[in-house]
Amino acid sequence: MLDVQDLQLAFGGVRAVDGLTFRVDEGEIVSIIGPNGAGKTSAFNCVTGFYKPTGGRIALDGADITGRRPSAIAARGLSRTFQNLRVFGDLSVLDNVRAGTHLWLRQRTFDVLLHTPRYRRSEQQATDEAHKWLDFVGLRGDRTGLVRHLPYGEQRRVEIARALARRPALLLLDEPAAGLNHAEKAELLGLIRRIRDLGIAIALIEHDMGLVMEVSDRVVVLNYGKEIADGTPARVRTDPAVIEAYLGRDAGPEETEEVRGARTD
Ligand SMILES: Nc1ncnc2c1ncn2[C@@H]1O[C@H](COP(=O)(O)OP(=O)(O)OP(=O)(O)O)[C@@H](O)[C@H]1O
Repeated sequence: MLDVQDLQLAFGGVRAVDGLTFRVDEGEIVSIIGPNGAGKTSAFNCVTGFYKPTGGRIALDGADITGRRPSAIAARGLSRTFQNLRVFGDLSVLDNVRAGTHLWLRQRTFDVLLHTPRYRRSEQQATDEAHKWLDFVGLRGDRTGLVRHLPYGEQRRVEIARALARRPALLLLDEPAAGLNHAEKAELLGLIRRIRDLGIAIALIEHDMGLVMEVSDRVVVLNYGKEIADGTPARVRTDPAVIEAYLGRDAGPEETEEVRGARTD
């Protein structure tokens, strides 16, 4: 599904991503973890076309997408959410999700201008699809109100619904649990699994190790822009290089919240 080979990204002297290789296969949930500044978001930004890599190759479903524009990459089936929530605050909940459908909804200028029956049908299709995804993410309340009036956790769900409305084959979630309370995190865990059950592969950047260890098929660990481990949660959790990256040499695993959180299963 996603194949990243020897990815490089430099900001002046800083090698944010330094030879990163990883893949996400069909139907997989892969988490990308690492200490702050390890290069996770930079790698995501390269994959989604927000940054142009300085080296390496990114392929999506066999097609080379290295350095392509975000819209071109999205059209190939990759959808994302953002670390800092990006919703259209002044649009309604419903319109936020309808916006996602415009990636595949074909509307001709002629039909739009004249409000032809074909245009009205396509608008209805967008609305139906938006309701479907809002149901899917579990947002039951009023959908005509402005999205910025929703609690933060619900805005996050709107963002995921909008990403799903693009009908992606691969979904990239950048810290989806940030700012969520315990109950919301549990719901997010179920939601991520249900998305995967639809046949959508998922790559996830996340600091909440409880969630990562619970939901991931595979975990890729970055440090200083390089991959230092790639394996099942159980394997990665006990990998000495990972423990050292998080804790520094000689420190015990009990000393960080990340590792404590990892021991939920
Ligand atoms: N736009 C930028 N300009 C310059 N340096 C940057 C820029 N974005 C990121 N960096 C640097 O690149 C490195 C990787 O940052 P990045 O945000 O990708 O890490 P991260 O693993 O996502 O961190 P976090 O977990 O804190 O979000 C850091 O040293 C960071 O300071």
